[in-house]
Amino acid sequence: MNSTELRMALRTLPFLDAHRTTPARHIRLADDPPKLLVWDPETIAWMFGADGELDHPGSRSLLPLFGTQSLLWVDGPRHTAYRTVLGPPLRGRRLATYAPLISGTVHESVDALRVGQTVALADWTRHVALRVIARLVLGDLDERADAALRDFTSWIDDALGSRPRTLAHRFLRGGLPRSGADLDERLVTLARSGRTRRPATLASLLLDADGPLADLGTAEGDLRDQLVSLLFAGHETTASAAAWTLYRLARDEQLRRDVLAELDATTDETPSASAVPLLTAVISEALRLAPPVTVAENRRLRCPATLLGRTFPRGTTLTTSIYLAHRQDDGFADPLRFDPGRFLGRKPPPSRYLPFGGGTRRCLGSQLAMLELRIIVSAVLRRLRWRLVNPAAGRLQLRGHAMAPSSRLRVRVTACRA
Ligand code: HEM
Repeated sequence: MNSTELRMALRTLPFLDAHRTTPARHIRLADDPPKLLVWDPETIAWMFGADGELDHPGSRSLLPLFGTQSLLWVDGPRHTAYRTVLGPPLRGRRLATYAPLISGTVHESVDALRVGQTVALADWTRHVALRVIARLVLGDLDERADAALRDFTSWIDDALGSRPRTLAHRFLRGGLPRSGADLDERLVTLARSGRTRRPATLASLLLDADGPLADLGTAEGDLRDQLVSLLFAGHETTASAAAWTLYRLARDEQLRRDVLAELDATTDETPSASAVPLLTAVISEALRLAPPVTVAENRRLRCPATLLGRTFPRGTTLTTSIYLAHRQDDGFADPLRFDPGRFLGRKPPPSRYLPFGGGTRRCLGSQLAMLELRIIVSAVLRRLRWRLVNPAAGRLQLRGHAMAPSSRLRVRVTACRA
């Protein structure tokens, strides 16, 4: 790692903010082979269009956590097979069959809150989102599952819960810690025991002996890598977005009332985006200013390409900065201002607004995430009143690669509405 990469790793957000208006819209992080952080819209559009011809080397820091077989970075036929198996249930009508399960899980957590209680907002949304994805991946949550999820949370907190600790793992202890064999085994056992549930668990689809993955021969270690990847990617991200959206709504009383008025016009507890355009715009704007995933997966050139005004050799790595793409003056007027109105009746191009990435690696859970976010935010707004205890703690900060509010940011429940 050279000094530029080190500066970026140690002081990521100040480093990125200092480059926000750089006309070149990319930073050269390393030379041989070249490694670029890019937020130039033309280059992003090219990358997503050419994605099938690019390689996708995994994140150096996250690889030890989720394993070499993780669907987050495996390429070729195996990647295609994962998307064939997991894509359809996570969108459209099949996703709708999971809506009651998601809504039930969210309402359980909202109903457990008591007037007078103070909660750490980001920890609470992580708890809710982990239970949702665990039900989808593993099935019903009994005591054994709850215990495994607690250990999963402790492991992720140890790896990513504090920036200094994460950096200490990466630079002093040889990398982020892998989960223990005991937790891995318990997750695999839970995945196997939830195979008969309806609607089918995501794990049961991975294990389907007649599915496309069976032909490729899935080893036991593969299943562990997919389980921890899905549990992680499916909850840290959505939880961050939920926390930022709820934070914004708690800060702006008029906006909260407007969203609530919109919600009062529907009784649906799992509203579609078209039924709640303002709520969807608030979520979209939260995803713009605080994208839970600040960089897309790495892309690597398989042959030389002319980009950004010069030719780069085979082996060049391109990493898209979602954070900086979302903060460009020519993409978003007054880009640092929180303004959901910019998403009402308008849709920015995917090369400028890409919270879920793009191309062949576009987030598999984007529709699930948006549905879940609408359910979480509407459940909280409809059932509770809460106020921020310490709004100043809502500063942007990183938890691993994710942009999540600090655990110090707290809300106090002041009343229940229904
Ligand atoms: C607000 C919530 C979420 C955000 C912002 C988000 C963002 C992203 C981003 C930026 C990528 C990389 C895309 C690229 O490199 O082009 C990604 C990949 C992925 N996400 Fe999400 N994600 C969210 C929720 C979820 C959920 C709920 C799931 C659950 C299934 C999920 C599963 C995945 C998977 C499996 C990939 C890898 C896709 C592949 O490589 O083919 N994500 N996500």
